[in-house]
Amino acid sequence: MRRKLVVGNWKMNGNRQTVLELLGAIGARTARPECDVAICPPFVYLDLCERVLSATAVALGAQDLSEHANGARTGEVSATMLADLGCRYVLLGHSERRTSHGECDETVARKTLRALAVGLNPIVCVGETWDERMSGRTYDVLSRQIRVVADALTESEHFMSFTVAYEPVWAIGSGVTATATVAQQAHAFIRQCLARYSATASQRVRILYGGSMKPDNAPELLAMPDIDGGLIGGASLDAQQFLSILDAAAGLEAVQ
Ligand SMILES: O=C(CO)COP(=O)(O)O
Repeated sequence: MRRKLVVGNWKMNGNRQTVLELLGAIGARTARPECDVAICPPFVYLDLCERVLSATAVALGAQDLSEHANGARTGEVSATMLADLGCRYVLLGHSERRTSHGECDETVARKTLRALAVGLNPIVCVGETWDERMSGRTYDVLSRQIRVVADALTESEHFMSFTVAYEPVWAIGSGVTATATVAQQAHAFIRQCLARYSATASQRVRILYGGSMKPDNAPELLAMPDIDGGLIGGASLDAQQFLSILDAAAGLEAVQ
């Protein structure tokens, strides 16, 4: 049985005050969560978040890392630095980075190895655009995105030690969510892709859904057999909404 994982991706939002307000509300309600919880604030607030969250069960994650180890890389943040700051997770290959920073599958694979080398749990984001879906290429895109990362790990001691987030690009920030059936089909397909490497390991890998997940659609999505949690953007900036999604993941009635 895979334990559910709910991750808030704050993207490039917030300031010191809103960060502290959000952490106060989330930390207070997640003393003994029934599922794993993490938040991924902007780099500059990681340290602030770590100070507050170290007393709670909420884990810390970053939104990206450098594919390089260290050195003359102005503006970049290394995997070692993230581990040093107390991060447990890191988002990799988010579609916003693939689109606006030209990240390809090979870059995502290299970053995944960097993360694993320092003990971070990479959350590798995959997903098709609307055009790709409409032209019947969804499964080609997903299998390629998964294959490049999984191939890079086959020879490594960290074989299949990652989390996948299925984030259909057309559902991100659009208010349009994949139906639970469409999302489940994609998740089951991703698990099949992983099973080509190891059927046993594929059953262990958590596959999160991301893309306009909100309190009203979370229960149905999270009830699907291959949806092991959520990667939440907009709704993670609202403590009530984020907590309601946590409640759905924990199988509890939403507490208002
Ligand atoms: O990109 C996402 C999480 O990484 C999803 O964002 P939204 O929940 O705002 O659609």
